[in-house]
Amino acid sequence: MSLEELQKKWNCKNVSIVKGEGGLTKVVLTNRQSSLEVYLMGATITAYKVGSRDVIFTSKQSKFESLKAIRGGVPLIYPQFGPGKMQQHGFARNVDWEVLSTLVKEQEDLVQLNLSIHESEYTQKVCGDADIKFQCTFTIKLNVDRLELQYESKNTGQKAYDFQLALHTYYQIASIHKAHVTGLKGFEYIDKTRQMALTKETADSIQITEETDRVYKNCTTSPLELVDTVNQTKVILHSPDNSLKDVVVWNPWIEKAKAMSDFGDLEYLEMICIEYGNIDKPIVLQPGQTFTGRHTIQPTSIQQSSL
Ligand SMILES: O=P(O)(O)OC[C@H]1O[C@H](O)[C@H](O)[C@@H](O)[C@@H]1O
Repeated sequence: MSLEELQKKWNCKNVSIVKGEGGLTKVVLTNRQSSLEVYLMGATITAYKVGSRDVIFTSKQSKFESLKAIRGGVPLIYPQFGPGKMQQHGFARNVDWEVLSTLVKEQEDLVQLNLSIHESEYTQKVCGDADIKFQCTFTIKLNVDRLELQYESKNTGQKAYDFQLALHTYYQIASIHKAHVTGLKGFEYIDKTRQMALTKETADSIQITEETDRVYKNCTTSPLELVDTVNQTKVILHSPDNSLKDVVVWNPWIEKAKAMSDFGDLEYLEMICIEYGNIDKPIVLQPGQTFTGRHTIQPTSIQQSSL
C-alpha cells in the first residue's frame, strides 16, 4: 500500500502515518500526555515520550533502510535470539509489517495499533524451512501513563516449530554512571562476556561499569526498575502475566560502541538495553497454537509511584 493509501485508511485524530527517516513509513500515535513513533520496517518503536521526557533511546547514527535493523528503539527479536542457524536475531526486526487495525478510546486516553507479519519467501529463506508458517501480531497500547506491548505468534502451518523472542528495548538515560537496575537479585544469569558462565546475581542494584551482556533467567515474577538518579526518574518494567520470562541487560561499553558503524562512539553513556523475552527456553508451537507475550513499560519519577 502506498503512503497515501495508508494515510487515507488509518489517519485520525490520534494516529498519523508519515514518511520517516530514509523515506520509510512511520506511524505516530498521540494521546493527551504521551506520544510514540513506530516504523513499519521491523515494527520498531523508535520514540516514546511522556510529556517532554524521552523514554526510549534511538541512535543518531542508525541507518533507516529496508531489511536493515534500526539501531535503538524496541527492535523485535524473533524467531532466534543472537547468532545461530539463522541470521543474528532472526527476521522480525528487518521485514515490513502491515497495519492490521487501530483502536482509539478517547475517554480512557488509549491509542492502540496492531501490526502483523506472516511467512514470506524471505522469512522461509532465513528459517531454511519452507514449511514454517506463522502469523505474528505486535500490539502497541499507548495509555496515559504506560505502554503495553503484546507479541503474539500463531503457528498457521502443519509443522511444529520453536522460537525465541525478545523486545530489545533501548532506554534513554542521562548517564550510565548514574543509573541502575533493581529487582534481579537472587536470579541466575548467563554471562555472554564471560564464556556463557552461569552466575547468581548478588547485587540489590546493578550498576554498569564495563561491557555487559547478560541473560537473566526466569526472573520476571516481580517488576524491575530502571532508576536514573540525574533526572530523578525511573521506569517500572513488567511482564504482568509472566509470559516473557527472561531479561537481557546489555550495554556495549567503549570498544564495542566504537566497532558498531550504526552507533555513536559515546552513545553507550546514554543508553541501556533491558530486553524482556523468552530466550533460555524456546517456546514450542504445535500447528494451530498461539503464544502471547506481554510487557509493560511505566515511566515514573523517583518520588512518585506513577506520573
Ligand atoms: O548488534 P545487534 O545484532 O543489534 O545485537 C545487539 C546485542 O543484542 C543483545 O543484547 C545481545 O545479547 C548482544 O549480544 C548483542 O550484541
